[in-house]
Amino acid sequence: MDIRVKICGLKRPEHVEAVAEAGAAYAGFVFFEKSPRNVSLGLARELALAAPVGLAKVALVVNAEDAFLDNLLATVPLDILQLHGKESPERVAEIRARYGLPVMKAVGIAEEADLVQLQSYGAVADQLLVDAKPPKGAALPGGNGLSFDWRLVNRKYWPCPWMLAGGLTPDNVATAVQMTGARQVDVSSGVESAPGEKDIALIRAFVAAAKGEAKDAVPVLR
Ligand SMILES: O=C(O)c1ccccc1NCC(=O)[C@H](O)[C@H](O)COP(=O)(O)O
Repeated sequence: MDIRVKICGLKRPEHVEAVAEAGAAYAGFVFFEKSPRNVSLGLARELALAAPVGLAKVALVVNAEDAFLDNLLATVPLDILQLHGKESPERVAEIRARYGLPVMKAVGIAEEADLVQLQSYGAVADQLLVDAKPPKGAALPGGNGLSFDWRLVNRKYWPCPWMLAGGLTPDNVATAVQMTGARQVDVSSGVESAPGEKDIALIRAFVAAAKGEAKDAVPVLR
């Protein structure tokens, strides 16, 4: 089975190219000022224009208002909006209708009780990003390199396609796919040499491991 990979937090054209060459399906750009991965609208435009056809360009925003989104979408050619804040299901639906782009809603998971949100967001979003819940007081609402107990989402079904995220690395992604049945995975910290600094060798290793193409890959049982 082909696993679709998203590499998030790209800041350099050569990294966008490496993501496409490695066989990833999505490239993510972060618009959150406190993040070491934050990009300006101008840089994001350059990165998006450098992306080859077929690589979906995802904008990650946090509780963004219409004025920011209007400007973003007027400047950067994008394919998907990833909502990574406390947007309500109503706000998700509103953004989807206003901009006519597919919307992926991130939901933080730490325990079984958190799963219920996936039903309500799954009814209004095009995709769900099933991510680790950030620890209390964390500076970032995501991209913290922390995973959650993958057994919580083992073979679960929601009303729309979903992507597994949170603390994935080239070393653990094959196990995560096997344990959860995820068909899509997302990574940021796990392919960095330092916060916000992507590493091309790690990007290649991650995509190969996710797709079960790594040299020492363990066969995935389905
Ligand atoms: O990456 C950031 O800096 C960030 C800032 C604000 C909200 C979300 C952010 N990142 C989310 C992601 O990059 C991914 O979608 C996902 O959470 C995986 O992150 P990681 O655990 O670092 O692989």
